[in-house]
Amino acid sequence: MIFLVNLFFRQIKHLSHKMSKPEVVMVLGGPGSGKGTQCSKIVEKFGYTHLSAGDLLRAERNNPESTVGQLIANYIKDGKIVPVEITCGLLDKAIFASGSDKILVDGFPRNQENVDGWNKQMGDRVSLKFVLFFSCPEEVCTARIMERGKTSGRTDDNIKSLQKRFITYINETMPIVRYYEDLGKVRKVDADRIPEEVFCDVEKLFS
Ligand SMILES: Nc1ncnc2c1ncn2[C@@H]1O[C@H](COP(=O)(O)OP(=O)(O)OP(=O)(O)O)[C@@H](O)[C@H]1O
Ligand SMILES: Nc1ccn([C@@H]2O[C@H](COP(=O)(O)O)[C@@H](O)[C@H]2O)c(=O)n1
Ligand SMILES: [Mg+2]
Repeated sequence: MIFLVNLFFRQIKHLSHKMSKPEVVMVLGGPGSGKGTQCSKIVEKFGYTHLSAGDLLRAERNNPESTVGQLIANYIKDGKIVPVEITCGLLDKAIFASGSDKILVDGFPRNQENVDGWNKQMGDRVSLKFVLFFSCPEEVCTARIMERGKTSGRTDDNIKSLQKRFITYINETMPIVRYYEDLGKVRKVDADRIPEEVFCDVEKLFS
């Protein structure tokens, strides 16, 4: 009898674990603030799955079968925010294909349309843990991106696209950071330090 009761509760625990929503940490910050770099460290230390909206868009752009490849290419080069149906669709697919219950969503949401689209499509299906925000001066970010541009091959790692990306960041993304701040969801980290020092603060938020 005791064995059966134990088995019953173990099955319930197993099922509720399977049915629980993936926990999402959104990662925001200016171009070159170190989102990708810190996400890799979080993956290594805390076993999260890292999904970068920019990476997913670049992969879709590079897919010759894609019907939105050219549109994405134009938006990226101009530092503009791709329509949310595309980005949220890619994230939705990647989150649930990963089978992971701990997800880093890097570089999303970047504007109000992203927030609205996400809340509509994903709001009930994932749980938002917090928004990790990397604060870094524009001059520092610019120097990092110009250095990365020597080898990255990214079509937007050049001074012309970068200036446009910063305008988008200030005008469209910063209001989103403030929106999550008002909800008490933002965890701000000073990213103008060497990566190891930045991670010292980051890991405290996950421990
Ligand atoms: N704390 C740091 N100090 C110095 N260089 C850094 C630091 N963090 C990252 N970098 C370097 O700066 C560049 C940009 O970093 P990373 O790709 O992580 O930024 P990002 O925020 O993801 O940028 P983007 O928004 O363009 O994708 C990389 O070349 C990376 O090696
Ligand atoms: N939510 C998003 C995220 C990114 N983009 C586009 O991709 C570019 C590169 O993003 P990174 O995070 O890799 O720097 C970005 O400048 C946008 O053009 C987007 O549209 N929506
Ligand atoms: Mg990145």
